[in-house]
Amino acid sequence: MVKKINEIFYSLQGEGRNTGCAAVFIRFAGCNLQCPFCDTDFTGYQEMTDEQIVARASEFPARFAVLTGGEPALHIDARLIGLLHDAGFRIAIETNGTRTLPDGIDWVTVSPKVEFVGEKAELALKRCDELKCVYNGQTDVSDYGVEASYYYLQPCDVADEQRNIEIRGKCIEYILGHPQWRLSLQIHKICSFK
Ligand SMILES: C[S@@+](CC[C@H](N)C(=O)[O-])C[C@H]1O[C@@H](n2cnc3c(N)ncnc32)[C@H](O)[C@@H]1O
Ligand SMILES: Nc1nc2[nH]cc(C(=O)O)c2c(=O)[nH]1
Ligand code: SF4
Ligand SMILES: [Mg+2]
Repeated sequence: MVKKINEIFYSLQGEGRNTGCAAVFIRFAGCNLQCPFCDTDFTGYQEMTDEQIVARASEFPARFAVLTGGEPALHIDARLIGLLHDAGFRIAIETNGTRTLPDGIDWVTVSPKVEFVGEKAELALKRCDELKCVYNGQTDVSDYGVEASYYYLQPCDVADEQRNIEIRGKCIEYILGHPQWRLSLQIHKICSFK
């Protein structure tokens, strides 16, 4: 089945536990949510077959793929996961957690959006490798009862440097008081790479 691909690019994972790992990012178009702070334009797309996606991803040196979007869970299926594995990829996904996933994904990052957009963001996933919550200065943070190996807070980028510094500071304070959480900075923004 053809898939709507916004972009495929090669960079370092800038967020979460795999920060710093070279990765091929496969960004799917479209999302079921409209988060007010979303930092991504995922609207444009070209249609690609699974084989075309894997061939393009394989042009880069790393065999680590990050499925993202938009919301990749709206698009992916067992066939694409199988073909990426056959080509030697370890597969990670960035998802808002509202949809179930095909089996076999090697690293699942869930970033819940319930407190930002309400019940349409209710979680279908209750277990993952890392839970990565966007932190906007809120006084309390929920883990939504999700079981994860790692719990990250990622300061919300509000595209205003002064406000971003304030939010980052509050996030650090929060983690100092709630040490089950770790800090995820978006290093691609700090270091100005994609
Ligand atoms: C663009 S989303 C795409 C994947 C999926 N739709 C999701 O929300 O997890 C990728 C990651 O960026 C995070 N994100 C989006 N906008 C952000 C912002 N303004 N500041 C910090 N993180 C942000 C999301 O929470 C998610 O962890
Ligand atoms: N370098 C880099 N790392 C990322 N990790 C997750 C991203 C995303 O947009 O999902 C992202 C991104 O856009 N760039
Ligand atoms: S769920 Fe993800 S891609 Fe969709 S609007 Fe929210 S942050 Fe953006
Ligand atoms: Mg991004």
